[in-house]
Amino acid sequence: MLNNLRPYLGRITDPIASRIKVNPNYVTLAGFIIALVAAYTFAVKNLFLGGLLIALSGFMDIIDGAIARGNSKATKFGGFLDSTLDRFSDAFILVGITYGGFIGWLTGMLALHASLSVSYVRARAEGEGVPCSVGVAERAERLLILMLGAFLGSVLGGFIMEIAVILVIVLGYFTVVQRIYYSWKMMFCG
Ligand SMILES: CC(C)CCC[C@@H](C)CCC[C@@H](C)CCC[C@@H](C)CCOC[C@@H](COP(=O)(O)OP(=O)(O)OC[C@H]1O[C@@H](n2ccc(N)nc2=O)[C@H](O)[C@@H]1O)OCC[C@H](C)CCC[C@H](C)CCC[C@H](C)CCCC(C)C
Ligand SMILES: O=P([O-])([O-])O[C@@H]1[C@@H](O)[C@H](O)[C@@H](O)[C@H](O)[C@@H]1O
Ligand SMILES: [Mg+2]
Ligand SMILES: [Mg+2]
Repeated sequence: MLNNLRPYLGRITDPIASRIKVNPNYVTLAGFIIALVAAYTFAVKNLFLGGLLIALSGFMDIIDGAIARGNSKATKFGGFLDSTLDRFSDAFILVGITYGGFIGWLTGMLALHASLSVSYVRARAEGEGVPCSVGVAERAERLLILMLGAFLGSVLGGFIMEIAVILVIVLGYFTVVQRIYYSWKMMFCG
């Protein structure tokens, strides 16, 4: 859903990013490292800082592509690295939230499965030549839900974090169904 904002966001990021002369792969790597720190922060039960670090990691995920495109340095490997490290970031953030005791192991496992399945279905569809950036809980939405859950949870209590993760599970599996249906339509109906 939020992917529809890309053209508008690009008008903000692209002029800035084209002035940033750094290898975009390093920015992608930095975003992953920040996500690891976010996971640790959740593990030691600091929700607010964890939410901030999700935002910073997400910001890195926004600007890495902008820097690549703005400096004509977009590469296949960069796109591969971006997508791959996103999976690791998503997973470790959920591991940190689980380890921190904000959710039970089953909730954590279901959130992990739902999140990774959304991305897998898209990647598998793309392998068959079907672009599949559809659904209500793409990565941006999932991260934003966890970020908001962390900020609100730091004020109202850790139970808010569990509500946010359950929302990621429900919307994540719904997005999987959306993407499977969309892929089926595109593969059979063209
Ligand atoms: C005080 C600090 C600790 C915290 C402060 C942090 C703040 C500065 C952050 C504020 C922004 C934050 C709220 C944003 C969080 C949103 C985040 C959770 C969403 C992340 O979604 C991911 C995003 C990018 O997706 P992709 O990775 O798929 O896209 P690209 O990277 O652009 O393209 C990939 C493509 O590029 C090439 N490539 C990539 C990497 C590489 N190494 N080499 C490459 O070649 C290759 O071709 C790849 O295929 O998804 C975007 C979806 C949507 C538009 C996100 C919008 C969410 C949000 C509501 C918008 C917030 C706007 C924000 C307030 C303004 C940001 C400021 C601006 C300067 C960035
Ligand atoms: O939205 P989602 O499908 O779960 O996850 C997305 C991946 O499918 C895509 O390959 C990548 O470029 C995006 O940055 C995001 O990680
Ligand atoms: Mg990116
Ligand atoms: Mg990404």
